[in-house]
Formats: sequence, C-alpha cells, structure tokens
Amino acid sequence: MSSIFFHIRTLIPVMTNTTTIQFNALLLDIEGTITSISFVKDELFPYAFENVGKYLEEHYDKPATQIIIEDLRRLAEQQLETDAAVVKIREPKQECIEDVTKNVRHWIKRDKKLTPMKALQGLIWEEAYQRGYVKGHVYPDVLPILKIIENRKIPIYIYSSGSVHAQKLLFANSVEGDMTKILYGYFDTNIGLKGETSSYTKISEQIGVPEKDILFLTDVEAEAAAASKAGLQTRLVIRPGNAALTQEAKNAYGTIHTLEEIL
Ligand SMILES: CSCCC(=O)C(=O)COP(=O)(O)O
Ligand SMILES: [Mg+2]
Repeated sequence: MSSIFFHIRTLIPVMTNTTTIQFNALLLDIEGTITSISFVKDELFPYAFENVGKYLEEHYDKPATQIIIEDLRRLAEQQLETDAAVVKIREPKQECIEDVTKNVRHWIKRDKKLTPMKALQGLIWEEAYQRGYVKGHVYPDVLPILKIIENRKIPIYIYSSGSVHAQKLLFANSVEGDMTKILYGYFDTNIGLKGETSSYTKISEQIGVPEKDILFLTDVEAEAAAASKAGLQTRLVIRPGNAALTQEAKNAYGTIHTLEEIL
C-alpha cells in the first residue's frame, strides 16, 4: 500500500499492465469494483431486509413511497407469472405493506436488480447513513487514483444497479468522506440493465463521449461483455470476495487488482 502513496505523491503513473490505457471518460461499477461485495451483502442488504416493513409503515402516505408501491405492484404482477414466491400486492394499507415486505425480502435474498425495489432500498438506506449505522465502503486505492484522474480533467461516472439516490448516499457518506465532488454523474438501471449493450450506448450518448473513449470497470463478466460489445474499453476488477472469473473473460477483457493499474 505504501507504494500507492509514493506514486501519488510523485505523480508517477504505476504501470502493472504492459500497455497504457487511453480514455477520456471513466465509468465505474460500484459493488465488487470500488466497494466490497461484503459491504453491500452483509451491511446494506440486511438493513433493507430488516427495515422494509418499518419504513413502509412510517412513510406510507408520502408521494415517493406511493409511486414506488405502484411500480412494485405492476412488477409483482409480471414476476408472479414465473416466480411462485412472489405475491400479488393487495390495496388496503396493512395488506399492502405485508405483501411489499414479503416480495422485497424475497428479491433481496436473490439479489434481484429490479429498478423499483432498488429505488425503495435507496430510501431505506438514507436513514441508515443519516443515523451513522453504515458508512459507504470504498477500497483504499480508489479515492487517491480518482483524484489523479480528476486532475487530468477526465470525468468520472458511476453505473450501478443500485439507484442513483443510493449511489449518492454511499459516496456522500463514505469511509473516505464526501466523494461526490469528484464524481461527474450517475447512472442506474433506469437507463437499462448492466448486461445490455444498449445501456452503454445510451450512456455514451448522454455523456457525449464516444464509446471507444470510455473505460468501464466492473467485476461482472456479463457487464464487461455488454460494454465491450457497445465499443467501450473494459477491464475486469479482481477484489477479495468477488466471484471467480473465467479464464476466457480474463483473456478477453484484461484484469486489474487496483485502480492504480489504469493510470
Ligand atoms: C449503490 S449502493 C448499493 C449497491 C446495490 O444495490 C447493488 O445492487 C450493486 O450493484 P452494482 O451494479 O454496483 O454491482
Ligand atoms: Mg459490481
């Protein structure tokens, strides 16, 4: 780790790859890339699992909650056709809270990346951050390297299955302090799923940077494949606790262990 700081202080890029990566925008996945999977699975998800019913009781009448409940009701109608554990969401308040809680807990256990469920998780986590129950985990190499990239006037964007609200909470309340100042923009599954090529094309259009000039970092092979198909440069990130990668994917996209390797 001391070598990271040595290189940052002297501003000498660390080259563990044989080729330098040229990019004009950086697009980052969160979980498994700059944040540990353990933080999401062992802290954030259990908090949402435990508190979803309580949150709905306390915020049921708010317009934001009602919009999400309507989206979840439509989603449940679709999902119950193929998933017997999903229940139809009934109209009366108490039954509605019971049904939403049941479905959300089921989806959390299966790590489903369902947009309205992710929106609700973000609202539940807001309280956890505000009360200091959680702090957004980021690996120690992340902030120093992002500062160097920001100094090079390269914009840094986030693309996560977590809602934009949840992303901003994580970075505003991170173990490294408020990181939102160095982040240019955020994307979630409202732009499309991370395994779909069209999502990356849309991000390229929205940020006004050609696909080939964007570097996307992720821990998930399907995301690297989709981004690569769209024409983005990609690297797979290997972090402690991440799922194992196939040799084929490692060869196709290349791997890094810390953000130092993209400088
Ligand atoms: C935005 S913090 C919560 C992360 C989350 O809910 C999630 O599903 C992580 O997905 P990612 O796309 O960042 O791997
Ligand atoms: Mg990830």
